[in-house]
Amino acid sequence: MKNAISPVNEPAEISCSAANDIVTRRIFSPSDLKKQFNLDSELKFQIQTQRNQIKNILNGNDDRLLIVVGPCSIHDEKAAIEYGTFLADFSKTVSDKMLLVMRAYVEKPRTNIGWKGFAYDPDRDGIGNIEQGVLRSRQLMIKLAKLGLPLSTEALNPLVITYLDDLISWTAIGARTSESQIHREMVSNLNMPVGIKNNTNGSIDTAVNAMISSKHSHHTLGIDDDGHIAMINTPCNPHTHLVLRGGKNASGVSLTNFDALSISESSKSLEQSGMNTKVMIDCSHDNAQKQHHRQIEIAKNVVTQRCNGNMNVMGLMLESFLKEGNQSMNGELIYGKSITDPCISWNQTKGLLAELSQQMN
Ligand SMILES: O=C[C@H](O)[C@H](O)COP(=O)(O)O
Ligand SMILES: C=C(OP(=O)(O)O)C(=O)O
Repeated sequence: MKNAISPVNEPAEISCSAANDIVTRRIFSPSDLKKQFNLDSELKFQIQTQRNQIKNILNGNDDRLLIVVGPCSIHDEKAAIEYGTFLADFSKTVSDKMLLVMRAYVEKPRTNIGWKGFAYDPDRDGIGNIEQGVLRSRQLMIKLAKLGLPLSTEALNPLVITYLDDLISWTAIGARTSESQIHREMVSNLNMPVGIKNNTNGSIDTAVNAMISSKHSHHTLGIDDDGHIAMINTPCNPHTHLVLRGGKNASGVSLTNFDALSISESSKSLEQSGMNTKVMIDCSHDNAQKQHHRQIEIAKNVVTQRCNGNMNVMGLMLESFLKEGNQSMNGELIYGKSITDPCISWNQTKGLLAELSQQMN
């Protein structure tokens, strides 16, 4: 029997024999790519400043709301730049109340199989040209960062992030990888704030354990900037926080965790573990049960909780693109529409953020 795969993400069939034909091919090292597409001192300063602003939100020295907003996945550079231009302009109008960080996600973790993102398959032709994928991801992220935007991504493959880390202000560890020791070691080595999601079953334990682990130094094996396998002593990362994204129970039913009780129980559990009690609410994923418009009511609900005094709510995540909804990646694509999870439109996003900012007055 065939596995049930979402029609939106139906991948091109790859037979095992075709996969076996794939050969190993060396590509450029992180330092080669970083030298070719380097950051000037102004951009480096901007990104350092943005990381510090997020750290200040996490430690309570900045009471703005951190909002990670943007497409579920990047698939089209032009649309990503158009979205980023709108977001960068709009962000100035709400900057006293919120810090907007653009989702520039080039890696997608899949439930079983599907398109794994721009870094893996930039032309969506199934060839898997990761060399072009990381190169074009870096070029795109430089353009987006030059708009003045802080950027975020999900760090999935520990090697991919080594080509992009200097461009990112906030990283996510997703629901499917928060239990992985390799990802915890990677977070311990990242010099930026990291949000760690509760797992797909809705439990926060794996994420809290990931925060504890990442706050420690680790000995691990990785690559150095020149791409050589190296022993690494990670410095430790104290700038992590929990992201509540809902989950599914044993029967596959979505459970939400953006309500006041779930948030206060999560903060209590974080406090008992000696971790930061501030949490971000992911208004999408299982909290929205794949109904993108639900993100709007969830965001309003969560900001109301914060306005009523719950300062443990420190941020929101929204999946948003130029156009509402999502589409199958097979066939001719509608410009500006997600090919992974459904998103709210830019107009809906702009309206929502303006309303939330008013609400926070
Ligand atoms: O954020 C995106 C998706 O929820 C995640 O990549 C899993 O997608 P899938 O269940 O369609 O594979
Ligand atoms: C894959 C994502 O989320 P999650 O890990 O919560 O499924 C995402 O935010 O793109």
